[in-house]
Amino acid sequence: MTDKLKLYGKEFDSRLLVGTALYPSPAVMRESVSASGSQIITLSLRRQNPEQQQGKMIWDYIQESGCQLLPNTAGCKTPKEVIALAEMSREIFATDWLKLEVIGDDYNLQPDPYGLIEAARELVKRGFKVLPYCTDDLVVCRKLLEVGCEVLMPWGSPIGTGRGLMNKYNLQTLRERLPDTPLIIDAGIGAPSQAGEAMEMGFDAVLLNTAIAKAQNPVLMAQAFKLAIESGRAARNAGLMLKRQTASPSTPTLDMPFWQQTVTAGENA
Ligand SMILES: CC(=O)[C@@H](O)[C@H](O)COP(=O)(O)O
Repeated sequence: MTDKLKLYGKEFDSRLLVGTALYPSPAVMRESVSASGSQIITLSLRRQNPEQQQGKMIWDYIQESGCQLLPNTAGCKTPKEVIALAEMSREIFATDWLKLEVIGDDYNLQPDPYGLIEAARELVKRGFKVLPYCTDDLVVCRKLLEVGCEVLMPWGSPIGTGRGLMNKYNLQTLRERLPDTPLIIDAGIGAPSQAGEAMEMGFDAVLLNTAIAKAQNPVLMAQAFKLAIESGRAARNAGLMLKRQTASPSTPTLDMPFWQQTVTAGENA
């Protein structure tokens, strides 16, 4: 069975998307991204300009790696700022893929739903392939689909908090109500187990940055996330058992001790 991640008509083997910020050095970033197996890498023109030293090293690596580049509009607060940055990013990074961020609150970096919809509508008209970083609000998500986004990236929890899946009810609702939309959990993932849980819940992929970049050993942590995401996806595909309220013996109790039992065909099916 092929189990590829499909986004905007492209297929990927890896379901882990990673950021390139906050690493102790470009060399560690490079090794970590490679260890993560990720094929989609996000970076911000505002913070990692290829014309500056560090930005150039990151840019060179991404070009060598053959990964899909996903420029982001981190730090933008209005649709106007977003559109200007998106156009510059498209020109410099030579891709029309865009991780759309419109931040509505400085304290929790929560996406501004109104700004997001307005910006997404305009960007789609201009030919961008928009992946919006959004809240887990079903109505906002539906509006983003209506204006032409083909992929959505609801937050797990606020960027950089490492709190994991903050509102599982909302996330589960999104998964159930938007079964055909690729949904990527973006931000707030602090541990591989949280990424695995997102995959078990049926999300298509996970995007993260801080948990790998700020680990004591980023390369090892990148490997751990890779394994957790693969494991969570395999578990989802295998079909998880339903939770029960009452206990149910996993070893059937028959009348006689097992060494005296003669099992007849079909009895323990
Ligand atoms: C790099 C990037 O795009 C972040 O804004 C993203 O949302 C990841 O968040 P964490 O750093 O919480 O993983």
